[in-house]
Amino acid sequence: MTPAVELRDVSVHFGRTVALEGLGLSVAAGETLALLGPSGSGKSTALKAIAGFLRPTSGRVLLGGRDVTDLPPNRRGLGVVVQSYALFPHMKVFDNVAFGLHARRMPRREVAARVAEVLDLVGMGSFGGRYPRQLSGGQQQRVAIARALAIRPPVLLLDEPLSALDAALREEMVAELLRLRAELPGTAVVYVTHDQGEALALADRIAVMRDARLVEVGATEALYHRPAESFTASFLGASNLIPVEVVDAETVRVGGVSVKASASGVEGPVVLGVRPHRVGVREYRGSGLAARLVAVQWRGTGFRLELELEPGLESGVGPVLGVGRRVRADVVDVGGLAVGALVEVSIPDGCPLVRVA
Ligand SMILES: Nc1ncnc2c1ncn2[C@@H]1O[C@H](COP(=O)(O)OP(=O)(O)OP(=O)(O)O)[C@@H](O)[C@H]1O
Repeated sequence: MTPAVELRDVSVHFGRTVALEGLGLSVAAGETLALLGPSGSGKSTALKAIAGFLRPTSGRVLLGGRDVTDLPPNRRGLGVVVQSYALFPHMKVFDNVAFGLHARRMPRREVAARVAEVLDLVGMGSFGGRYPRQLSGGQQQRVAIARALAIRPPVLLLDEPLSALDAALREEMVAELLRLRAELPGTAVVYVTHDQGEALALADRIAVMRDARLVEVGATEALYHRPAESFTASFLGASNLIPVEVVDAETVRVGGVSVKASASGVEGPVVLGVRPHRVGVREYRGSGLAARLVAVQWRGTGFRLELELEPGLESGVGPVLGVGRRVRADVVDVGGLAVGALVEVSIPDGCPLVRVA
């Protein structure tokens, strides 16, 4: 099937700044793709290239199979929602939502029906007569989404739509967006975020970005459980990246202790990606993987332990950010262990081997 959105080898340069380099991606109708990455990784630039707010230095943008690289935003027929709600402050909610419909010369009666429909869709049906300033941040963002949806766009672009909201409201809005998603089965959604929780909850597929490039793209669960790249493992799920000696396709040794790893088939130097909650810690009893307890942090639901594996770890990889002897463990109970104690660390079988990059 023709993808709803396709980026072909898109690069965006601002003078000497490379904001996006050689991005190739496609999004199917009905699919939610999250662009996930740290600040400055090029996510918004990619979204702006799709929306037409900027023209790629090279590469092409296609919507529904049509090359739109040279079309202005208003001729691409997309729904766009950005970080700050950007509603027109002097217009009531109704008029804000109706704006794009009037611009398309839709008859008044149809406009009224359409505005009512999309305001209902975002749970704001009774707010048409208010001004934006009379709404909470979450409500304003709902109106912004309704405005984007009013033209029934085949593609909805959302750029950090929840970042201006507080944590509790963000969570509520994620649930809201999931409900909305189910109401729009044919719409392709591109969701820019630096929040892995939002990406995991909302996306069918996640594209991980770093330094203007695509690191890896995959189905959400697969990417979470079996990332191929160390950057994905640490960004999506905060994995420890532990140096290992590879014995065979499924066995590695960590400081002399054998562990079964999930075979990834990745080539080149690899490390073991281990989530903090999967690391076991107990008092050292003379064998196993030894580590020193460096710090203990209480986090309400449990404890975050900072550990340093004892020297003697074999590592085939040079100094790489995030790879090393420091290991974080999330445990429910510290079991009387104090900072400075020598402990035994256990790593469960089945953690992924990831490529170091
Ligand atoms: N108009 C511009 N002129 C010059 N440099 C720009 C411009 N827009 C973006 N950049 C640069 O391009 C890079 C990518 O920016 P972009 O906004 O796409 O990142 P991002 O991943 O969306 O980050 P954030 O999460 O902070 O919004 C950054 O280094 C940024 O400084």
